[in-house]
Amino acid sequence: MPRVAKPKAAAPAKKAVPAKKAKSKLYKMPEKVKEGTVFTDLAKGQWRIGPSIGVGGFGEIYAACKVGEKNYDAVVKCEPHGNGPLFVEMHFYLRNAKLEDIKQFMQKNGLKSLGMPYILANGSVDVNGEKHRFIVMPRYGSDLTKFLEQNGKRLPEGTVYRLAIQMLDVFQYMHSNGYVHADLKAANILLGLGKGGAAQAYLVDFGLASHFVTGDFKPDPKKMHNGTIEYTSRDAHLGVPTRRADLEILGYNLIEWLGAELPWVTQKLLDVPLKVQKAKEAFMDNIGESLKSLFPKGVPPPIGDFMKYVSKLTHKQEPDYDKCRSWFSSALKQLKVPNSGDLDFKLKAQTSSNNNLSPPGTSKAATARKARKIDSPVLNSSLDEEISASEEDEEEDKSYRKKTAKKVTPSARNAKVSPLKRVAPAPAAESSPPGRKRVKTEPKSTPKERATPKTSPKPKGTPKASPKPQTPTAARLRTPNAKINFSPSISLRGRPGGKTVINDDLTPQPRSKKTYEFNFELDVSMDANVIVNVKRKKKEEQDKATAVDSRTPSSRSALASSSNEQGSPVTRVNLRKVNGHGDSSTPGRSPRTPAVTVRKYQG
Ligand SMILES: Nc1ncnc2c1ncn2[C@@H]1O[C@H](COP(=O)(O)OP(=O)(O)OP(=O)(O)O)[C@@H](O)[C@H]1O
Repeated sequence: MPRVAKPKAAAPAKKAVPAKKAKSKLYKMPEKVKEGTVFTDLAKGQWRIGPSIGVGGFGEIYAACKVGEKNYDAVVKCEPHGNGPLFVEMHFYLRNAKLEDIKQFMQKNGLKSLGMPYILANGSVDVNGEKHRFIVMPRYGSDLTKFLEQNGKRLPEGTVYRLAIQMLDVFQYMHSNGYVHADLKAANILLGLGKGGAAQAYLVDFGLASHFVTGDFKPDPKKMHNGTIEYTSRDAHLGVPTRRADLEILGYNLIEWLGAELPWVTQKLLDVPLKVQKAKEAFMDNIGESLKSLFPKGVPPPIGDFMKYVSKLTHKQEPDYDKCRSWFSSALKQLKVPNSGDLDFKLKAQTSSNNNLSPPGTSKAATARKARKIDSPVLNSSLDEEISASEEDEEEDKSYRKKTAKKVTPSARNAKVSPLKRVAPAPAAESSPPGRKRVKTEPKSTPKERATPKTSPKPKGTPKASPKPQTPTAARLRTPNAKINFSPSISLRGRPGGKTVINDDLTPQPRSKKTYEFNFELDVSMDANVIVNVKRKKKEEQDKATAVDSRTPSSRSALASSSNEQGSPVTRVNLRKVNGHGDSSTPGRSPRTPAVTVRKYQG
């Protein structure tokens, strides 16, 4: 499981330590529970706590056994009372995962098993004086990350298709109850235990489960980018829970399990959700070509069919689960892999045209090359190479990340990316939320179907190679002296419109005639006033830092005049509201996350 953000080790502690704030002011990690402790649930059932068997981004999971019984065949998931995810998860279970309902669904759909967990009990308990919430669930086996790690980040093709079918079953169940999962990934898929258990995979972690939308597609800044960044769907990037989003998330996972690397992983974009979002838009807009790039020896047919189908679904459309499953079961027949018996995680010789076994086209470099081809041009701004975070800003960033850092998948861990990964949900709207978490980016336009910011032009036809190194601006930015220090909590992206011109002619010292032009747009991923620090790195005594508070127009004019008075190079800062079309004139948008154009020019 992803545990980069966790402040405590997964191993069970011998002694209890006081609850620390997790990487968030809003979520705490739980107190350690001593082995042998007995929890009493709301129905007065008693559960003896065994060893810790897992730590997630929010809570800890212990093996548990019903008092009076011998087997630790249950687990207790425990989190401080104020934490949202377990609250959401518990309510999801209580409403939608009754054993009786699950059985009924299986019967109706002719299923022998279904990878849908259920809740055995729940309650509240004081641990070291801190009130905790706990749920009790059946205990399952290993999660898929173990097998991916063993197999060099891939799974046997037949197993991938079997898992796809099983996860589609679970989605169908959840969707039929009005909910989406929104966070499928290897770490949240556990094998069953016991005899025959390994034939079925279970989808766990309903901390992000929410009602899917049935009305208009309205981006919700409070939920934008929720999920695990590698797999977050385009809809989830916009904060809109949809059924097609679950399928898209599944698709990204299937691609990875088949041994290909997702372009936004290859390009190391994971720290900047907006870039990942754009990469996904570009990827899905031209899914045929995108997949060919990832699978140069031939796109596995069910993956091609499935992803194309997903790319065409509308946001309200109920997926045709049967159709999707049929693609995977046909492929299984072709591979002569029975869709029954234990799931097989041993890689064997290549059985179909996909790239499962170390194909040349999926080497890291090759994948990177291919990924660049399908990349949206705006993603490749060479600004990334020139920008660094100042120390003070890093401090700011740390506190921001404390609020946002949640889940990181193993691949993200390996890539040593920031813990800004899964973003937790605010608890379900219909229940009173114990600990809300808000993560914000600029509000997008309200799209009919799906919003794509104008700054990310959709590729038409075959995507072209990125213009990154070729643009004059980009080339100038490569000059080592050209550097902007800014808080990495604010993402920066190339944008054809707004630009910053730093005219070096203003410097009162002998200077070069170089001109640096920066094109960027600030994407502020938080609900806050924005301070833009424009710092010119020159000789020490001439260093000037200018702070601009974006709250009011008056502060903007104050800035311009104060800059002039001090005789420093004039810095003009234009703030404007952004809508999804990059049009500043449209009224009615929130002013909280403005795009900022900073222009330095000869006064
Ligand atoms: N029912 C279960 N049986 C056995 N192990 C489990 C069970 N549920 C969870 N685990 C283990 O605990 C780990 C964390 O679980 P889970 O994902 O539910 O916690 P979390 O706090 O929501 O984590 P995160 O949100 O960071 O993914 C899992 O990866 C798995 O190893």
